[in-house]
Amino acid sequence: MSLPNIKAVRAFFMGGATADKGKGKGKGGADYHDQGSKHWIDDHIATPMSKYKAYEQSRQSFGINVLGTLVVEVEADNGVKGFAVSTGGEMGCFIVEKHLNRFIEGKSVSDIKLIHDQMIGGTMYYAGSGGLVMNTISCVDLALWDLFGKVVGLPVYRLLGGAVRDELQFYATGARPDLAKGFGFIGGKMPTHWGPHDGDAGIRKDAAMVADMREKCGPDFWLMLDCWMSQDVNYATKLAHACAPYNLKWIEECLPPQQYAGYAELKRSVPPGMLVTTGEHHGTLQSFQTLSETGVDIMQPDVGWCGGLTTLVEIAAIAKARGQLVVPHGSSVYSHHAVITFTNSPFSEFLMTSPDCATLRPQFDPILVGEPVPEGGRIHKSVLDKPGFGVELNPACEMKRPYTH
Ligand SMILES: C[C@H](O)[C@H](O)CC(=O)C(=O)O
Ligand SMILES: [Mg+2]
Repeated sequence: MSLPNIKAVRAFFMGGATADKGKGKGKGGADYHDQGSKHWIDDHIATPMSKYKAYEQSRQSFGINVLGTLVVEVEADNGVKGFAVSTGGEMGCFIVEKHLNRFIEGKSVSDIKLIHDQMIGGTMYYAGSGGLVMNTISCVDLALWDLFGKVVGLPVYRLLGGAVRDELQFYATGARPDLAKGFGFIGGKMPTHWGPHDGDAGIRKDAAMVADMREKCGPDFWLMLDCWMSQDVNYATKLAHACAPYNLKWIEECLPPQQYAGYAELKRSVPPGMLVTTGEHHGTLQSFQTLSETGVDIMQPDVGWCGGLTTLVEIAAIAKARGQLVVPHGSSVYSHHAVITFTNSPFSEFLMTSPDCATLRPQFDPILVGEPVPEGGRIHKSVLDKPGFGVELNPACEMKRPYTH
């Protein structure tokens, strides 16, 4: 069967620090930390920077939203276009237009694995094991899957081998698990607000937040804590034990990504039955192999950051071989199409981007048209039955193309 070749790749950005001299704040999109003021996602959340008073209250103060949204568009020579979004902004545009383009243009729309391998190999001397370059490669990889699906008229999940369940069920990440319960989610994951520099008082305050939510949500609703790399093993262990009476289901990303030995130690130290999870800031297959060996219970790659869908499928296989779960960091449709095909992903994350968690707003709002939100905490596979990832770029979003080739 003859398939078209890829005629062009183009990269655009929206928001981030270089847009409108820094007025990109609050644009939303794939850089979902780029929200307006008075948003739960920027309200005194514990981070590796919280120990500095100046950066304690707001993650935007240290630049969590400087990158902005990267949009990669690939066009086949029959005129069909695919695209994807991730976090990477203007710097990602340079990498796509000035480096990765050579691996993409002229190849068949079905050459995804070849292009992926060449992008990984060709950037190995400066990519590291996660971060901007890997976000950019992921975005190209997702755009290629979208294009392939749109050319052959099939949803990506069918290209991956088809669904293993009829619907996805979600937990919600946000400040209000009690509201999430009302929306039909199976659990709620809250950010921690305090860290090691706050000492035992910090542990008491975050444990009190869990206790309060347990009271509001009843005994069976899942409650989890997301620590966003802000802790050390001793603090995380003490917090885990302080939250055990409130049946905390898991404690997430307590340590910086590279602290593999720390994760192994933490896994041995948490109360029996409490899960240890992490992975959203890891990139490359090798990182996940090492992470898997620490024995964490759930690996949480972000498909827009870990190396793309091509890498995520490989990570899921590593996890499956050890009997580990893989529950991707919320990345909307890009995650849905993968998760519905994985036997070791029994549930998914929905990241709340409404400022007060009182309404359901699509995670990447406003950049995608047709981005689904869970209904009753679920998305049926039929919702995904559109070519590619089933979404289009929102023409109302102002995007810039800073480089060409
Ligand atoms: C809430 C967390 O700090 C972060 O913004 C999102 C995240 O890590 C997650 O959804 O997981
Ligand atoms: Mg997280």
